[in-house]
Amino acid sequence: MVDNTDEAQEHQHSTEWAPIVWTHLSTLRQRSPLIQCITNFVSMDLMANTLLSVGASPAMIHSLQEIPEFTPRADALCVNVGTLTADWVPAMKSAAQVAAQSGKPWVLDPVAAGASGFRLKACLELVGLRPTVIRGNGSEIIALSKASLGHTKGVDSSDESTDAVEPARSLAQTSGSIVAVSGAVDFITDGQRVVGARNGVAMMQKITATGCSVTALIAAFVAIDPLHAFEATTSALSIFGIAGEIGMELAKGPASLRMHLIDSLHGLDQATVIRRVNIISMS
Ligand SMILES: Nc1ncnc2c1ncn2[C@@H]1O[C@H](COP(=O)(O)OP(=O)(O)O)[C@@H](O)[C@H]1O
Ligand SMILES: Cc1ncsc1CCOP(=O)(O)O
Ligand SMILES: [Mg+2]
Repeated sequence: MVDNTDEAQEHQHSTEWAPIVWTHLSTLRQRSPLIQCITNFVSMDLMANTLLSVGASPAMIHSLQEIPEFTPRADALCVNVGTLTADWVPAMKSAAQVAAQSGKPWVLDPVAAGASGFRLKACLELVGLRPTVIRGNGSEIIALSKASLGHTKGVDSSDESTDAVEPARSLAQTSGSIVAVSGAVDFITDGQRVVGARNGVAMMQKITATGCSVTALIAAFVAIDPLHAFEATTSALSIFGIAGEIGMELAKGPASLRMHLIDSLHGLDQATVIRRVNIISMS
């Protein structure tokens, strides 16, 4: 007899996704892609360590003068506007253009997109340069999708990720990018399909730059499978969430979770990944 309960269907989705997620992680470890990160001052350390622990090679290189030589050598680019000033915007745009011309994927993190007109305008201009993936929290994706300044708590979200699913789908359709919304459930959409990655723990929000770091992780996953950016993005979010779950089993609070999260990312094995992947199809 066929079991058509919601639970059985969810189990089936996760069973289908688990080998995809593991293949992405193991390929990344083999290839060790070079990821150029133009990112905010708060996130540089955790982002670089996240990339190293998963097997990628980070380079926080952001000067306009180096982009023509360096960006074509990177396997992917991560652009994050967290501590934006006007003098950083030309380097971000130039790197995005050079990456695209070199056939390399690039990923945008629109930190606090709705916090000011200056920031929103810069983010919308970057969206116009066709990122491969945009990853933000609920409030950031809603601000970008509606191109409007909203109620804001700065870099933290005041919206649930579930409230940003339709704005994410709409943003994916207008931008041509894969859009990912992080939160209690991470949603990933290409404008048609929507999946929910349900790994992770709430304490991850209490460590600054976990959002920035998972965006860089997405860049690393997309670097090794640029033709399947939807699957690569979903895999990255699931892996980061699984590392958070395992880290939380050992942590006493945010500071020790930060350490155990990185250790867990480094130590993830196939059996653990296959057992823990929790991804459902929403569309
Ligand atoms: N309530 C939650 N439960 C589980 N995981 C969460 C929760 N909130 C955030 N996360 C995870 O924390 C990481 C950072 O997400 P988030 O806090 O939304 O980003 P940002 O720092 O950009 O606001 C993501 O991997 C996300 O899945
Ligand atoms: C606190 C802060 N302020 C400007 S950027 C930044 C880091 C935000 O990191 P995340 O969005 O990953 O929590
Ligand atoms: Mg955060």
